[in-house]
Amino acid sequence: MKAVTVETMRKMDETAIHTYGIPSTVLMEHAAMAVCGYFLAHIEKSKHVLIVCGPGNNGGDGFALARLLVQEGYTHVQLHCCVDYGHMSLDEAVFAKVANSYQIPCSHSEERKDIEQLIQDADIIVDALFGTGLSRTISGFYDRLILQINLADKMVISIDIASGIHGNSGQIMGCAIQADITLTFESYKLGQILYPGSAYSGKIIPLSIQMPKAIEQMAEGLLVLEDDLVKTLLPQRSSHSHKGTYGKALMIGGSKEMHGAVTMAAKAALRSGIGTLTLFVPDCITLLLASKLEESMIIGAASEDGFFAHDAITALKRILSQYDMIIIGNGMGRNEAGKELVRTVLESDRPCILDGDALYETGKITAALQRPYPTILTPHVKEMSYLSGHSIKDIQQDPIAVLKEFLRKYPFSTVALKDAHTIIANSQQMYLNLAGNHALAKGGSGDVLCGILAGLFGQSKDALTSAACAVYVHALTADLLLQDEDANSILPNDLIASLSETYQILREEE
Ligand SMILES: NC(=O)C1=CN([C@@H]2O[C@H](COP(=O)(O)OP(=O)(O)OC[C@H]3O[C@@H](n4cnc5c(N)ncnc54)[C@H](O)[C@@H]3O)[C@@H](O)[C@H]2O)[C@@H](O)CC1
Ligand SMILES: [K+]
Repeated sequence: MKAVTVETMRKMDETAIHTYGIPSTVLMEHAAMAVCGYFLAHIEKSKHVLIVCGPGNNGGDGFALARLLVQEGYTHVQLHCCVDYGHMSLDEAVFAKVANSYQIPCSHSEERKDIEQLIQDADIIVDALFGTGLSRTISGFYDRLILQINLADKMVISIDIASGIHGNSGQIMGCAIQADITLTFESYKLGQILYPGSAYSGKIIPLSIQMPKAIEQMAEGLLVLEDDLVKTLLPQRSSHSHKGTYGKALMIGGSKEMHGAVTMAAKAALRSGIGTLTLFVPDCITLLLASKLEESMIIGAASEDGFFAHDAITALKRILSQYDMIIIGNGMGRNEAGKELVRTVLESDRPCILDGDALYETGKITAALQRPYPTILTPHVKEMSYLSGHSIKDIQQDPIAVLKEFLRKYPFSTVALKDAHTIIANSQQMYLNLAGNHALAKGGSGDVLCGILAGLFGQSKDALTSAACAVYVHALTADLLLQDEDANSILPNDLIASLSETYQILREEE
């Protein structure tokens, strides 16, 4: 499954219609059948269903659905559409006439009180106002209608995309339906994944409309991470292997006040298959870490006021080449010595993972990112703004453009741009993670992700797939925990303790 732009979706539709010869009304019928299938599985036939239809093919889906619901025995189906046949798209007019021949009631009123009555009478409202064809700001009648629907406390199911969301940017075009569920066709639309569109979409459920499989495979878009895909990307362990096979990692970080961050990153790396792990930490926390981590080696480097001191740089330069990957940043704090440690790593030829405070320091020395060696960065939006020079607002509005620009500048980098929906990208490809939940919105959860990434990269040596898998494993672990525990109480250490279960699930054969 992919997440695509509106233009790509349109091309997919056109290919199905013109190259494969599938009539557009057949696609519309398939779309309506898929939505009807959702109704049959989840919504009782006695419920009052109000379907509001706009002037385009999204409205056509609504009319086609009305007929199918009635056919399936739904007893209270009501349509609303205030455009006449002459102002409908051709396919919508086809299905509107069919619905009419079935004598399904259809209101055409634009009166506020009539609409109020229709909404009040409904248990479920189906939003078939606008889909991927929304092209301008919503105003007038549709603006009022959307407001009335949003103010009513009814379950709202949007067809394809919540009306009012721009299908590419996720921006709200004046106003938008606040959906509980979006039943989207064939591919996710980027706008429903990006904020604020994501906040209006409710639960997004992709449905197939039986397009030829090759069309989606060829389409340009972000690959959505799912169990089946991640199973194919996870590094495999071999029975003929030894600890050297799975990476000799050096993890640089920690400070007097943030020793937990590096501890959790280390534990997560150890539970994610790293061959050997050595910690390089300020010497004031060596004993503390030694009491918490038995499986890793620990090197204490010069410290001052609880952070790395300048002499740590020489110590790092002496040992760096002994390791085949470096992780830097977790709980390191921000000071001059930290920045020089980051520079030392970036100026070396070792593959590296930059996290936490190392990302902030890298923002001051971005030229060093031009290194021709694998460099994985795991910024959240604010850290991405240090790295890219773009504002947080710009990044949120168009994270894909910002990532593309960044990766053009630093083509050996791989970025996991952390957000509710994380994007993982290198200069060739992008993955999108939709798994995970708000239990992850806690201090320390990023350190766990970094550790998982270190463990997987140590095994696969492939920056993009290890970053994609790490993000998914981290998110899926949180989802599995949420089945039995409350989000308030799920801690980063619980994620680490549950990693084994997640890996087991992802290794299961179908
Ligand atoms: N093309 C296809 O093959 C398929 C399309 N399908 C449906 O068709 C949708 C796309 O259909 P369309 O391209 O017709 O687009 P829409 O149904 O989203 O709407 C386009 C219509 O709305 C008008 N419009 C745009 N912005 C407006 C605004 N702010 N205020 C008032 N009117 C506005 C346009 O002038 C046009 O008449 C998809 O989202 C999906 O639901 C599905 O039936 C599956 C197959
Ligand atoms: K819609």
